[in-house]
Amino acid sequence: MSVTPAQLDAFFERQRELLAKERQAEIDQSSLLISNCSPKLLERKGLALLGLAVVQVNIGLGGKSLIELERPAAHHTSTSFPPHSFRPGDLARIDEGSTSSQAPRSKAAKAKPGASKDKGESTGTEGVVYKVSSTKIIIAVDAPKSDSKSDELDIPEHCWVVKLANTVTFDRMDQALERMAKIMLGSSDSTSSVPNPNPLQRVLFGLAKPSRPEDIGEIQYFNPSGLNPSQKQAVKLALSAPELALIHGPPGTGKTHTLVEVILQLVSRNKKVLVCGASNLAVDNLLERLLPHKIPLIRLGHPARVMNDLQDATLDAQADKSEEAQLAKDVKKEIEALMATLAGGPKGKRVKGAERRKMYDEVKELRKEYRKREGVVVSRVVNDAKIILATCHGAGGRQLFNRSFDVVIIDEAAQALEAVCWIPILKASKLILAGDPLQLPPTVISSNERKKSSTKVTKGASTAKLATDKGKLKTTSKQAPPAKPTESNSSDSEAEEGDKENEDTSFTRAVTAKRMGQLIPPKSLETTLFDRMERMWGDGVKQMLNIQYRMNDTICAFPSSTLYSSKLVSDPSVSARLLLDDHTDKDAAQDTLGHPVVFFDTAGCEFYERVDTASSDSKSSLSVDEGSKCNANEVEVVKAWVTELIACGVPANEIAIITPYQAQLSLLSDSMLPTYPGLEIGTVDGMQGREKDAVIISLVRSNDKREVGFLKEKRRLNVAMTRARKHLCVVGDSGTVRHGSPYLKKWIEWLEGNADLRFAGDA
Ligand SMILES: Nc1ncnc2c1ncn2[C@@H]1O[C@H](COP(=O)(O)OP(=O)(O)OP(=O)(O)O)[C@@H](O)[C@H]1O
Repeated sequence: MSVTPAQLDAFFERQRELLAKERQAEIDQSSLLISNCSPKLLERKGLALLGLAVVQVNIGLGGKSLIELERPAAHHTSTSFPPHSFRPGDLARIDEGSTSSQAPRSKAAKAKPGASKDKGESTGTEGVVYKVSSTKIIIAVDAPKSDSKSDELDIPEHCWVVKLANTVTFDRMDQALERMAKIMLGSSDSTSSVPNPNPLQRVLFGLAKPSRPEDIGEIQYFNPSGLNPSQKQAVKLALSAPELALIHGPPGTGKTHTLVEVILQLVSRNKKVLVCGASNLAVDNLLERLLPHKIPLIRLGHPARVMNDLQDATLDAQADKSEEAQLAKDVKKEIEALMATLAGGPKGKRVKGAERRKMYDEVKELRKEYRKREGVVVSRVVNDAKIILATCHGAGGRQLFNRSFDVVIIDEAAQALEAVCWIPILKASKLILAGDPLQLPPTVISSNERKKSSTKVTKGASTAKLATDKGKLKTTSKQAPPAKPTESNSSDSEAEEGDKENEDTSFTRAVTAKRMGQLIPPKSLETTLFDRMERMWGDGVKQMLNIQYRMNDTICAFPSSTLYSSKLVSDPSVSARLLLDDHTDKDAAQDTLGHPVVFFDTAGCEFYERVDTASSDSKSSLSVDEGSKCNANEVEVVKAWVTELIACGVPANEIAIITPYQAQLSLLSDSMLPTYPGLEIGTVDGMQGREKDAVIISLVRSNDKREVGFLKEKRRLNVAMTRARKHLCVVGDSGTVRHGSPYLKKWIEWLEGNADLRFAGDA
């Protein structure tokens, strides 16, 4: 291969540079927000929770203190949290403060997050979000260091919590990068213990072509009738590829389903498998599907992220069951009893002076002992597992230190930064990536900033459609013609039956095409390893899943034809599904439930967007927000449609409302959640991987300048429009949106031709 050390060096240098920029952007954004915004505004942006009180303090894995916080009923009209972005694993700080109506004390607001620890300016207590529910947040806080001046946790009774920039992931990515660079470039130090690159690493960086598929004989599928030809082909590719396989799974095509078969096959071949996901959600999805197969497995990471019925798989739960765990538990009980006494005991009498000091020394010693005993338990449990599941970041934890695996699988790989994938990849000799590069890329703040500053403002006359559009509004929906079986369909089944010679020929052709094997430094961190491998090695290492099991065919038609070359086809079991199917009086409900796609066009209604003044000073962390926009009239249209759907019997918890703007999300939530608490209202980012019977998209943008902001991003739009099973409703201003990009124009034209068009005033 032609990749030179200079090219490798340039590649790693570029990654280094981009990661440093991103780390800084994240710290800056967080610091800027916290120093410039009032706590109330931070709460509105989903970055803080105010007016909390400590409910209890427990001891968790690693001897950490688990601080449980709630909104006291006495100080709030509702004990439920407002919409927020706290997730398990996030870094947060607990600061002193009173109720949400009073501004928390300024010492907290002054502290600089992200950099705070190093500069010693923080006055609160930092920790990691351990668990979040609608009314409770638990923060895991490290025990005070033995050399720390203050020997006790100083958690005020009334407090607030603010989200901090989490640089731990960057630290792990940097370490993985340096390790990978050393392996690939070799060490100048002859005594160094840096290994030579393994075949997988050579393929990843273009030093060698992927080897020919191995002969794996006939596969005895665990789920033979439940796999379609493209899924079987993907399993075959994943098992036979010596170093690398990519599984491209468009929405609802059974990517998780296929990965489960791949994992079962690998375990049956005695392979030790590390299963990672870009997010906790991706890992848990796989975990849920693997559990019924009763294979010894472990889920590393925050147990809080794991759904209740999956808790048994967590390291905590498994460690708890072992005999050695009882010894650790005894120590834990002692710590908890001492902590309770230190906190004042039932009568609220605080131990003081020398006695207090002595008790803290005792707690410190016990914590050390607890960690030691726990280490023994953890290592036993990890040894016994055949499958380890973790996020990519979590795979860099101490539990997997110096452990290696035959295969690492990364799900949602098209959403992960390349460097985070290197964390598990460094532990394996074979890699299977699954994902869809046509859905959301990883969130990258630094590149968004770059794009934002270079965005051209297109000025022009209003193109909003006039009210005369009313005349053509209530048309009958035209069903999109069902997508035809495609080339890829037939080639899938042919390949399934094809002989080895054919496979070899197509493989050779695929990996020797132009630009194959080139190592090109990425322009942005949005270029994922999945993208890069697809470009570097092409179809020879990839299999697309082409039958979707989620959407009515009309909902699927537009994304299929515009993004998946019409190769994405609907399984007959879902292609004609409608909300109407569940209704007994079909005639009465036809107009509301009988259309797979409805478009409420607000053009000409003068439903103009506005900038939300309360949150316009900076970006939200909930969505990639541009000084958040909202559109109150659209909220009314959405509300009227939701009310109609619910009146026709659609359960609220089968309806999701998606909007790209945080300010609109707040408006929608305030307007509808009190009446319909079961509704799911979220940003596009929060909906990837989810599905609902009915999905309503509120596009928000309506202005004379024809500005559409990040609606332009195809992949974002693709996620939004592919969440619905039976009914997709779009609310937006065709006059503004159609001018946003050629893709948006195509979509609006498609909606006009295929959706049940309605005038917004009809809702
Ligand atoms: N071959 C199949 N036959 C019947 N149903 C299938 C098949 N493959 C997948 N499904 C069903 O399709 C649905 C989607 O599958 P799955 O959740 O695995 O998809 P996914 O690609 O991981 O979804 P996402 O778009 O959320 O990433 C599931 O209900 C699954 O049972």
